[in-house]
Amino acid sequence: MVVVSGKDMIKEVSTRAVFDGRPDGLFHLMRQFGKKLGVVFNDGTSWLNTRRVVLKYLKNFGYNTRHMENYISEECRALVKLRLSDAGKPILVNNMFNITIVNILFRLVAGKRYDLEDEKLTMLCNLIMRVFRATDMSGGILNYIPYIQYIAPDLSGYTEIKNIHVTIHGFLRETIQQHQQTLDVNNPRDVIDAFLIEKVQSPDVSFTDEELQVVCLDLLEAGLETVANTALFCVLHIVRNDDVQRKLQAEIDEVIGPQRAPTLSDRTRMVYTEAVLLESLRISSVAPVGIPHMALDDARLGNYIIPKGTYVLMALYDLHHGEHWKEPGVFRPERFITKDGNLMQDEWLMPFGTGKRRCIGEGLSRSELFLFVTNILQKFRLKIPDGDTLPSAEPVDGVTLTAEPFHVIFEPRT
Ligand code: HEM
Repeated sequence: MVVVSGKDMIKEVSTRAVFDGRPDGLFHLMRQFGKKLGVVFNDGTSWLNTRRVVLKYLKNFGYNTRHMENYISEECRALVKLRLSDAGKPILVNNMFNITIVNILFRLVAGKRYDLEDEKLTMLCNLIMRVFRATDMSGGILNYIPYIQYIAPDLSGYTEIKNIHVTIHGFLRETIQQHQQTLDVNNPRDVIDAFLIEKVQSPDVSFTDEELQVVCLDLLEAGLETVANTALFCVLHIVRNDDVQRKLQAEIDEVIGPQRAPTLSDRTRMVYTEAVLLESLRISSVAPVGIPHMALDDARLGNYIIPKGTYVLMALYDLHHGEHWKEPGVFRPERFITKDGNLMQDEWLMPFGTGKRRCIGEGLSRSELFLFVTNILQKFRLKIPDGDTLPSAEPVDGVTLTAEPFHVIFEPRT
């Protein structure tokens, strides 16, 4: 395994086809029937084809369009309503965005939404959160000593990760079967229907049931933890920095006002809010080493020969906390604002990766984060309960980074 650091090397690895592979270790493939399937842990022509088709179907059902904005706004209204119902009480915020995020994705993928306190979905989200804590992106001991699954299945985490994926796949299989039973080939309702119709109409080029299940799993796993943890860190830095909260609310009051629902078109006039989101993406770097790439052949990189089959991790957390940034540990949105008050993009910021394997969820994530923050801060002042210490900004390790548990009081703004 090689860890690549620095803007130039990370860009080079991300843009050379020879590094477009994905690892094939036990940890990475046990979630997908031991095979390279889907988008995230797949490569070659099968990956290219599946990625293209998934993006096409997502777009057909409203991805990155006004429909998607409507789904996010609807979920924000539900979230604000829930927080109004428990206003003034300390809320454990660590899982607060989970069902909201799944609902937005599942409107496109499976055409349905769940109540924000739905027990089955809460359990499912908790399982996904647990699997992301069980190891890290390298795949840990399960990848390097795979036969440990027979010697110490419990101690190595194998049993837990396997059982969790059995449950998640059971849920996805059930969702796909419900679609099969009600399928109308002339009226596709969502991404799952589109895949099933392709299967009926062109069986020779179609995707298998396992492939469809892994595509759903990819979207669920890649799209849930990352956004939920970035939103969580956003809340964390807002409650740790009262001046940030005051400036955000001043901008919301000026551009949106107290009543009108925030929209994505407000973004161009809300430079400070956009800067807070960029700073949250930088400082939290929830995908600290991206998703591992793999060398598909022997390749020269700088002064080194990287042998075929080597896993290549990108030191994104390091990139976002390195010398380029002044006082990298300080949450300072102003670093993304020019002297003239415009938003400044910085090429050292790459939370979604770059190149052909770049994240497909960047547009969705940025829209979600903007609407989460503006909807919540329009209606509430966020406070740490009396007697609680400030939550720590130190991340908790795993496949993604998260925060230690902490409580927040949502105080309605008058
Ligand atoms: C703040 C939120 C997010 C962050 C920070 C993030 C970050 C990343 C990163 C670093 C990669 C790896 C890029 C590489 O391999 O070079 C990635 C890939 C991916 N992301 Fe995201 N992501 C986020 C949200 C989402 C969402 C909402 C979705 C679902 C729609 C999603 C779906 C994917 C998929 C499918 C891939 C694999 C792409 C491929 O291998 O071709 N991500 N993401």
